Amino acid sequence: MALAAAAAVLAALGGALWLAASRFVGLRAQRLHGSRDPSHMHGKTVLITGANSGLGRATAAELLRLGARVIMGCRDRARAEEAARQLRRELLGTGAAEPDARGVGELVVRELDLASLRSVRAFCHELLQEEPRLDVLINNAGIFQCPYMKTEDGFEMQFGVNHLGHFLLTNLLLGLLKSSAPSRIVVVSSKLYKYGDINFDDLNSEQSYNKSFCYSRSKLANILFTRELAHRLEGTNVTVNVLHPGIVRTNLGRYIHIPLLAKPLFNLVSWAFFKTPLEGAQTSIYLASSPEVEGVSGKYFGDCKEEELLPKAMDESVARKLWDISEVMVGILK
Ligand SMILES: NC(=O)C1=CN([C@@H]2O[C@H](COP(=O)(O)OP(=O)(O)OC[C@H]3O[C@@H](n4cnc5c(N)ncnc54)[C@H](OP(=O)(O)O)[C@@H]3O)[C@@H](O)[C@H]2O)C=CC1
Ligand SMILES: CC1=C(/C=C/C(C)=C/C=C/C(C)=C/C=O)C(C)(C)CCC1
Repeated sequence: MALAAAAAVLAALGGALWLAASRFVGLRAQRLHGSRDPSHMHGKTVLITGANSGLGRATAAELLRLGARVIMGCRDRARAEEAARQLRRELLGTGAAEPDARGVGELVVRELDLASLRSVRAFCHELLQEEPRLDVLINNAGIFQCPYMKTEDGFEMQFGVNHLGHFLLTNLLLGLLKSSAPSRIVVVSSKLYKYGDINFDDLNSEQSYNKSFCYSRSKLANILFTRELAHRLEGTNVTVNVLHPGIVRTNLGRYIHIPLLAKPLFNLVSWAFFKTPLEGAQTSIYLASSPEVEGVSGKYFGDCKEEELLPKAMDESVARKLWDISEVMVGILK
């Protein structure tokens, strides 16, 4: 028994070391899609939710490098300002807020708590007053397998933040996206959608709560939302696509409990096996900026390529019903 455990640990360590070594000698296939044209996104305004951490932060850095005006929609102003300072320092070598002569764009921090419909409405109200255009909306923020919690409005947290908060946000910004067309909406989902179902009888998980199921359900909702919205946006020149980023080393696993002694091993394994945030952000960056996907809408992507969906993610009647119920839940329709 002890021998088997030791062998398993050694195998994991060996695998991790092999992968780590392969990173250095470039054996691992990495297809980074950042445009070489440094002013490719110049003049474009991009809103990224959850841009202070992980994939959102890496996406912001790259679009900023390509010249975009990047609005970071974040729930914690202090964390967001700190991330913005670091990004400016990395890209400009200075903490200054203004764009510079090298064509790097501009970063703006705005408060947005997707667990509060009041906050989403206030954020949109301000944005619509102050921003003349919005070229790209990236629904990126997310929460993963938290204990049972409710949003300010009484929704189960993962469904509330990952789906409903973004649902209201997108709906309130559609007018501006349409008037800025051609424009794009990018939705960050997950392959784990496969393990979810839209159980309309208990969307608040009051009868039972399973944190993995609720995460998967929220990510399935992201895909159904994208497909229904793509239908509704036909002929507007606003596209919407959804993606899974792969498994990425970010703060998303904050609610996963790892015993203190096992942490170094998990860190090593995640360092060797998981994508870096920049690798994981490639499909978001691609969908937000590549001319290759101009006019493409309602599709699901991974590693910058279109992928097939399970039938449950393509069920049009479930997508329509989810849309109608979400409208009522967020108070767009009474
Ligand atoms: N990492 C991975 O392996 C995978 C990630 N994804 C998806 O990628 C997306 C980005 O996650 P990732 O970068 O990994 O994780 P991080 O935890 O690093 O980033 C998540 C971001 O979402 C923000 N956020 C959480 N709750 C709220 C809220 N109520 N209002 C506003 N912002 C909020 C966080 O803010 P704060 O820092 O203040 O907590 C943070 O900025 C998520 O949608 C996730 O589901 C999908 C598949 C795999
Ligand atoms: C980085 C890291 C962790 C893992 C985070 C994980 C595993 C996140 C996975 C998210 C997925 C797969 C989401 C899919 O939608 C640990 C183990 C907590 C601790 C060591 C550092």
